[in-house]
Amino acid sequence: MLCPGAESVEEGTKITIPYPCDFHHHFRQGPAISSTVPVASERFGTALAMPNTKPPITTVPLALKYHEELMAARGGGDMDIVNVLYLTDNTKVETVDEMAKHDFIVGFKYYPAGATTNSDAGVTDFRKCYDVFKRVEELGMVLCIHSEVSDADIDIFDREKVFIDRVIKVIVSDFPNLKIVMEHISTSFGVDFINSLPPTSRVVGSITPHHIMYNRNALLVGGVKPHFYCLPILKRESHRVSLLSAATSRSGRFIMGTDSAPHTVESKESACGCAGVFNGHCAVEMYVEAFEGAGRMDALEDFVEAGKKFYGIEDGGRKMELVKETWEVPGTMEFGENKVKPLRAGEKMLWKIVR
Ligand SMILES: O=C1C[C@@H](C(=O)O)NC(=O)N1
Repeated sequence: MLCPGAESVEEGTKITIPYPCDFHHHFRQGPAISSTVPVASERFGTALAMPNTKPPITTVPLALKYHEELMAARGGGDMDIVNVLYLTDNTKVETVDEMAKHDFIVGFKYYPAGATTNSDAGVTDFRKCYDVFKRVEELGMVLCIHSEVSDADIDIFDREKVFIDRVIKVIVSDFPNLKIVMEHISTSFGVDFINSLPPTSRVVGSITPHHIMYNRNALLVGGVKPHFYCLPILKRESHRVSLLSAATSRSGRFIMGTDSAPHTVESKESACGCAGVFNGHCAVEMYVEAFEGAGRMDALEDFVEAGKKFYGIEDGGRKMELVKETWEVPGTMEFGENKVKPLRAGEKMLWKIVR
């Protein structure tokens, strides 16, 4: 898929990019991590592990245990893993101080209660967390936000816009120095909001490969395609275009976050299918393909670096080499004792990681 005027890069062309880091990854738990961690480790220098496990990672001891398990699951890989704690209405300020003693804990994940997978223990009213926000701001830690309301009367396609108007604007105004990631932004409203903030603002937006490559037709045209169902839900084409132009804008305000979110084949292909797209096996390659399609390969470096700068990740200038060469994504992949259907299953990828 090439934008008008964009030239396709020739087969066999090699490119070198700063080593990518994924600032939003669902590794899951138990036997599943022996599948998800090694796959991510082939692509990312650092990955930020999401805490919406069962039970959720709400305390420092739980984070220590989860971090240890994930690190052990790397096998021979050398990916670093950082964690966030799952924020609840009852999270204590003392927990923030305890978190700050561990370098691998970078902040909190704020799930509005009921917004997505395993978010029931999430936040019911953001004002209940003001003491915690204040301490996170003081300590320079990060608040990652699933930026959608979950109110039953709000249309699923409007959840992000309403969250911006009712929640994010208030938090940003009350905590102007708080480091915030609006995660997996999915609309031009998210892009415009972030771009509207002053240069002193410490708010960035993460963008997934699926939200810059697909619109809601992928999910709904020709029959329901459950493997494209994720939250935030894919939106109309104009939003996809806006996200792609944000990712390629070189503004430093948009960062890589794949939201790779595997579920078993059975739990996706169901009368009530789970939300989540598994892209951990091809996310970097998809970003490159999207940037190529937009004719903006020149902006890849800035996009990769923006997240590392925001999170303060130092990797000594490590690089990744990719080649324009096709390979086929398998129909299914191992997912612990189960199988997951990967994004682009059975399709050709256009870029391959060399090293
Ligand atoms: O925010 C999320 C959570 C994720 C999951 O399955 O954990 N799946 C999604 O589609 N969005």
